[in-house]
Amino acid sequence: MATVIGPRPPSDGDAPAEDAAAGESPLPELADGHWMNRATEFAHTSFWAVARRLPALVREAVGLAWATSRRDTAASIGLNIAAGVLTTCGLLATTGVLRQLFAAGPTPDRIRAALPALLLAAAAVTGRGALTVAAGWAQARLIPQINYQVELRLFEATTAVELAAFDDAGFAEEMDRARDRGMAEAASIVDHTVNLVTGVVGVLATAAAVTVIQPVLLPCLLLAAVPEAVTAVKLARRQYLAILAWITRRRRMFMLARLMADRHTAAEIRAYQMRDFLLAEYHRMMTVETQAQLRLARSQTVTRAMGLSVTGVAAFAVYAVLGGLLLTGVVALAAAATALLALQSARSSLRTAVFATNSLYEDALYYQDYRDFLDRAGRRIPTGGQQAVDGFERIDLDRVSLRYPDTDGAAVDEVSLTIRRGEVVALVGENGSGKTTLAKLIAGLYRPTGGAIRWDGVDAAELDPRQVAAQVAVMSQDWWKFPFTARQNIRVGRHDRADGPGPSVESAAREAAAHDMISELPFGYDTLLDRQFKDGQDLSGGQWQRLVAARGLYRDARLLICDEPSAALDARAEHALFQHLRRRPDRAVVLITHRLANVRHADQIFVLDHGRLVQHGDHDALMAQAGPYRELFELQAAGYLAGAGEAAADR
Ligand SMILES: Nc1ncnc2c1ncn2[C@@H]1O[C@H](COP(=O)(O)OP(=O)(O)OP(=O)(O)O)[C@@H](O)[C@H]1O
Repeated sequence: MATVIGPRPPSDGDAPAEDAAAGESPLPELADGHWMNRATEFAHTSFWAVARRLPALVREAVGLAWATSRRDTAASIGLNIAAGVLTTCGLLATTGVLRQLFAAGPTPDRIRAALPALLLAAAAVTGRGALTVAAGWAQARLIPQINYQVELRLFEATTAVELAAFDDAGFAEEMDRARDRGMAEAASIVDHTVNLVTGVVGVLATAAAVTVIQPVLLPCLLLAAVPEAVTAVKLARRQYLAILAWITRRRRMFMLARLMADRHTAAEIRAYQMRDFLLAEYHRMMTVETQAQLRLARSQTVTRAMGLSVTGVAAFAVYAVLGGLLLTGVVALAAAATALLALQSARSSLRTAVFATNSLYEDALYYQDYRDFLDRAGRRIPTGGQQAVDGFERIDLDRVSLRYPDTDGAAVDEVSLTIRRGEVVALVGENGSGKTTLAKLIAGLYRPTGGAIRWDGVDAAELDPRQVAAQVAVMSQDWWKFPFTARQNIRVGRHDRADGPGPSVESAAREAAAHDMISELPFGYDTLLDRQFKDGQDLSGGQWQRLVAARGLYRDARLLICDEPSAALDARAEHALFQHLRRRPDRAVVLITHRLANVRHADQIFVLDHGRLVQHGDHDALMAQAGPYRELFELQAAGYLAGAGEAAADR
């Protein structure tokens, strides 16, 4: 018997399955995500509403394709239309062939008489095939070009918007929607539009041929087409709903899979023995989703069966009408036979057109998300001033405040201070007191919601934001492990610097005590720091922090902001780093740290509490007065002294 590893899954009678049977998802995590809004909207839109919007959608898609490649757009549409013309010619030639074959007389004579039309039909079919292949090629060429343009526009926008935009929940949500689906649908709407054109041209081509052969047959074509179209719409909806359910399940599955099969979570899951919990979560979710899938499969089958019956009845009616027309002599045998061929062709073209219409409408909704996001992002690209800036003598903060969106209080509340060139300035305070926020304001990453920041008397809002950014280096508290080589990780600090003034990669690494550690990596500075790639390596937290410090020093900026630059460093590395964060006449350093021993020598220390500046002075001045600084300093010092005392006692 196979061994069952792991916990017993909850029995089928457990709550989730019962709730699932009730038809409502009992699991909040399976509720539709924000990005499903469009999908739900589509599911409840009538086909006629979709058809009404079709011209605008086609215009949009053709405009997008045209802007990307005129040649390929013209080719995909033009060649399809030409193929349609050949379809008509082919059908007409086929009637000619059949007419000759069904005529009276000896068989060799009939075949000889049918030969010209036969050659014409063969040429039409061959030509049509060639045109369709060429149109497909042009269509396939359009897709990657559109994807590239659309992705480029998105990433140009996401990297240009102001940092504050990312704190805005609405913005982040729109960005996710635009990136997750909207972006991908741009190429789809062009694809579906070309398919729609192909389908419509096919239907029109057969309708034209039937009209020429015998106009009476046209209503027959319609009779066969309508039920086919209605069924195709219904089936497309069912298929769409099935995909919706699948997406929901995959979304949650993806999250769980990330937890259960990822190297970053593996240690924590084992340490907390979370395995049983996670597997039970998986079971709970899958029970609900499987029930939903089964319900959908049933309704899909019912729709398909009903659709096939209606289509069968319609086909039977068409054959009956055709038979009647033949018997009464209204339609010749050759025309009736061609009409049957035309019906087959019209059906498949119609199916293509209906499916393309459905898909085009749905995808256009998502594409609209992408367009909306680009508009929104465009409004959040910092305009800033034009004034040039190259270094500073002093930076003044005048009653500067910042309130994050959707929060009650100000994170920084009317702070006034001055930073002078050549100084080392420290920001001190308890967790959440506003130090990082204030540092980001000084760095120009956020614009104050109140007060003003002046560089040598000029309001920062009037300065060219790119030039301001070029003066600043930020060693951030929450740095990212960039998946580049060690060298690139340092060089991105100022990637566009030629071999001009400023430290080399290696000297920056030495200053940050990172050189030896990098040299010991398998490929030294050229070691890729991402384990997900071949020969990639990972570093310890402290080693990464040394690299981050090297990047900041490599940037060689006039204003260096260090937010907890040594939190993960060992004592030796910390000591080495602070040797290089000392006073230098050509720059100012803003230092944030909870290790107050490191701020003792700062020229100015600013103490924050709940976003407000509560104390200001140098170490000696602040130690001379009762207040949070002395309190925090003495707390830390007491810890060290107690340790030293105990150690002495032990000796
Ligand atoms: N992006 C954000 N959106 C909303 N609120 C934020 C955001 N970032 C910080 N806050 C809030 O602003 C306040 C100040 O946070 P900040 O990170 O500036 O504090 P800090 O003094 O640097 O804290 P720590 O010592 O823990 O690093 C906190 O209440 C925090 O919750």
